[in-house]
Amino acid sequence: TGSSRPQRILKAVQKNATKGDPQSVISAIDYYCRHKEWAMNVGDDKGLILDSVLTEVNPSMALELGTYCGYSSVRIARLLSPNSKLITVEFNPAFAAIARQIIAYAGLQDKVTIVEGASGDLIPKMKERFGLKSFDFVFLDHWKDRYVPDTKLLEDCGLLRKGTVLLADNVICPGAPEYLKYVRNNPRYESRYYPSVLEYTKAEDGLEKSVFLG
Ligand SMILES: CNc1ncnc2c1ncn2[C@@H]1O[C@H](/C=C/CNC(=O)c2cc(-c3ccc(F)cc3)cc(O)c2O)[C@H](F)[C@H]1O
Ligand SMILES: [Mg+2]
Repeated sequence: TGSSRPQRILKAVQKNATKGDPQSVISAIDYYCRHKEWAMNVGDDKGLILDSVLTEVNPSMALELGTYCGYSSVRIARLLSPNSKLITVEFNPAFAAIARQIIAYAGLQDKVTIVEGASGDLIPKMKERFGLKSFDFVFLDHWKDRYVPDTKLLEDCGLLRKGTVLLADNVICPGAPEYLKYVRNNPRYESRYYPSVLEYTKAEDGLEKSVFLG
């Protein structure tokens, strides 16, 4: 049987990027997915917005829902301060295995913990498992119809604090209409839309940044 798309992305990283150089890993994936075969990474256009929001927040504890190949894990982890950590959740073991190798190739394995499993099962166990009080930053990029239930679960599990920043990918394409309704009509969130394009295309997409007000 042939290789999978994530396996081909890993091969492109090993061929074209420099070990221990996160930017070269990001550029290798962006080049491959723009010129060879499309993949659902947040990509370079929206990635610049992710970078700027992340730099502004400078989180000690970051959470990502939906690792896929680890592209946004590398984008996030490369900008974290020393001793800051990213926990990324992925329930497909094949994807998690590829992501682990891409994150290690970038030299970021000490800053990123990949947790295999479903967000709905793992979120309630985060406090006890990682001894953390709350997250400073959450990147939502998993199944779009799970953004609302998982945001409510993070609230209910006391994993959000006054000022926690949620950043959601794909709020236009494929779209997360229920999520936009939830955060935009909710007095507990201050939301702002960042217009951009769907990764590696000219189609409209964007990121929604929502600050939890406590
Ligand atoms: C539900 N709980 C989960 N827990 C742990 N891992 C999970 C969970 N749910 C999914 N995963 C994991 O998170 C990933 C899922 C990402 C889904 N992303 C997309 O569908 C997505 C789609 C497009 C897209 C746009 C236009 C078009 F024509 C075709 C596609 C663009 C994007 O940027 C996306 O992010 C992974 F695959 C899955 O195992
Ligand atoms: Mg996405």
